[in-house]
Amino acid sequence: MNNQEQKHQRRVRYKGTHPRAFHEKYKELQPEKYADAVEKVIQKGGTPAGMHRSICVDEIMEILQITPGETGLDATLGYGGHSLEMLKCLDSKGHLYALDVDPIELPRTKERLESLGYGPQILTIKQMNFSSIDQVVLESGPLDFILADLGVSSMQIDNPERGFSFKSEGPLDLRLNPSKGISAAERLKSITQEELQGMFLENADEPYSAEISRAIISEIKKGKNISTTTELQQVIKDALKFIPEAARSEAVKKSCQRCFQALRIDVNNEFEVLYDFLEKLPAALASGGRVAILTFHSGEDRLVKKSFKRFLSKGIYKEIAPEAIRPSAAECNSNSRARCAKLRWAIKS
Ligand SMILES: C[S@@+](CC[C@H](N)C(=O)[O-])C[C@H]1O[C@@H](n2cnc3c(N)ncnc32)[C@H](O)[C@@H]1O
Repeated sequence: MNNQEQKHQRRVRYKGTHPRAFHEKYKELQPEKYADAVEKVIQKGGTPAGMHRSICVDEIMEILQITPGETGLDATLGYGGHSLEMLKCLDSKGHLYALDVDPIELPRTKERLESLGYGPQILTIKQMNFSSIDQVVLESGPLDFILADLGVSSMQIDNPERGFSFKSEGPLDLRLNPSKGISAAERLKSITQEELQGMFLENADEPYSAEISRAIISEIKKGKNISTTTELQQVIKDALKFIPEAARSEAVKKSCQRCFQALRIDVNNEFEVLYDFLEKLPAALASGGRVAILTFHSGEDRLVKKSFKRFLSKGIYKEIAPEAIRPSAAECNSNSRARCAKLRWAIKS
């Protein structure tokens, strides 16, 4: 027996038959290998894990009227579904810039688009906040078309490690860029009850903002940790115990959705960056340039509507959407995440 053979061989740890982590759990996370599993999830009206189904694609392409040779911006790259449609319209002529703040999903999308043949000759991807659109224009020149599809992608929501959903256990983070700013758990430790109540009301119209904020601050004062998604969900559940049992579970679910949304808006400064973006849009657009913005809650839609109207009245935009466009009933049926979407557009004079 030689030395090599005598060495003790460590046994490979038994992993069990059941996948444990999110990335091991879903066949859809390897779409190339399991195309049939992906198709099955879509057929059932769901979104395959690790993917994002782009919303209002036809409506957006109709508004943007992209022609070969133009220069445009996808301000919220995500999974790259809208970008891909834009690149097809460019037909290898012109240029698309695409931004996202997410350092985790961005490289994956970049690689996917590159593997489809969309490299730096036609597509420039930057990890950047769209509130800095003026910096992009310094490089790109005036833009013929711009899209912003606000909020979060399905990949972000579905990944428990990001903490966007109370449906699975994970750290209460909620940052689009986890290396910037503070997590939602940290935010809760330093906020007053009045401020938290205001946040729930302003960012998500939460009807039980007083009860929930009181319960959260009381737990924190007692030295209890609210550092995971399910810990926050439990506090909300306890705060709403006064609701009659028949209606309670639905009410808790809705309040959880709203409170998580409110916290996400807060830790990512979503209203502030959207306001900056809207203010900088006219200077970023070429004359006759088109912009489309897809929003997912009333606070965002109000900001977009007000900004478009204001610049229309000043003659800076020559035309804006008379009212918000909603996804078709067919799209809402096949993709539940489309249900609260509203689309608005404007054309620069
Ligand atoms: C709804 S998803 C976009 C999906 C994309 N349109 C598609 O078809 O795959 C929104 C994306 O915008 C990004 N995002 C949100 N706020 C941003 C901001 N202020 N600047 C840049 N990216 C942002 C999020 O990280 C997320 O990836």
